Amino acid sequence: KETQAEQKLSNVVILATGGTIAGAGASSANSATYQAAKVGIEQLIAGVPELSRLANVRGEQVMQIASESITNDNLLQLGRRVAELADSKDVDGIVITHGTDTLEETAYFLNLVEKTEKPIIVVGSMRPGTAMSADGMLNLYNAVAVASSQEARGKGVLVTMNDEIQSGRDVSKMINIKTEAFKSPWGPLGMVVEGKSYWFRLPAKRHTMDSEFDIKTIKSLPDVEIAYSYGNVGDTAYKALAQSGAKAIIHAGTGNGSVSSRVVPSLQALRKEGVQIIRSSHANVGGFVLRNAEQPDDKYDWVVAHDLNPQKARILAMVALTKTQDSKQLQRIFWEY
Ligand SMILES: NC(=O)CC[C@H](N)C(=O)O
Repeated sequence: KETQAEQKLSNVVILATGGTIAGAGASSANSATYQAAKVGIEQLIAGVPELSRLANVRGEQVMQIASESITNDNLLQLGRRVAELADSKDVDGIVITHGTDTLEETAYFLNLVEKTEKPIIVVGSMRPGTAMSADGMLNLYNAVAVASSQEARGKGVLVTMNDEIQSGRDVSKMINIKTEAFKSPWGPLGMVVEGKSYWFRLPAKRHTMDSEFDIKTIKSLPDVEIAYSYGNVGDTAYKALAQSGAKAIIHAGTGNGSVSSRVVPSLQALRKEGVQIIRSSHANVGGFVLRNAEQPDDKYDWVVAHDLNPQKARILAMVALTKTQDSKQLQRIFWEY
């Protein structure tokens, strides 16, 4: 009987990369002071025995780092392993444990390049497992629950934090000290409660199976950098980034991706030299940059990132530039993904 029950369970692989969900502090009162990326995947799985009731779970330690240190090479390595597992007949779903600082970037990257309908869930925690009211156990339990469900298929890469199911495209870390840290300006897709998913909406943007990008054909990612805007900003950072070889610069602009009059001439010049200029917004709850509104993008041949925050715009620009150097194509891609 037990064997029959086991056979009915989905097979879920947990790829561990580090972060606070694998963190450890000196005492249970240390919710914010601790070391990330300390606990191995076997110990994480052993810490949530209830996982075995949801799925046949096995783990792989892909890396063990704090996510602020993730490189483009790390992204490619992770993306390739996810694709291999997704191609495997005996894998039904994939969970990635990840530091929360750049979790939204990795989730969006995978959402763009993984050609699969199988659920891919990225999950982290805001408190280490050693802390009182640690959130990692439940977040991981929820991630495995969603990864093993039929309903999560074909919905793109998802993030399960704080009982919510978020689209990996939309979600962003909004605060670094609450368990309610991950929000999307457009709301969560659903909830996961006691291991059951409740869905309310679907992603509208192209992803995974419907994406024109494929991790299997991406050899390397081009250099795309971000320059932050604020009162009294000058053009030093933009020029230095271009000088160091950036193929595109994400302008992390104020408001509607606005550009200071002190910076406009330099960005015009850089575009003429071949650097792509992509206007995004660092507005706190989410920007909404419109073409030709704050700046004449048609005239300057610039691109707008629309609702993508600067760090997500960097991910899409890198992926897009592996296929096209044409600014009109880039703009199409920024509207569609
Ligand atoms: N809550 C966290 O995961 C933050 C820990 C660390 N800075 C990281 O992103 O990996």
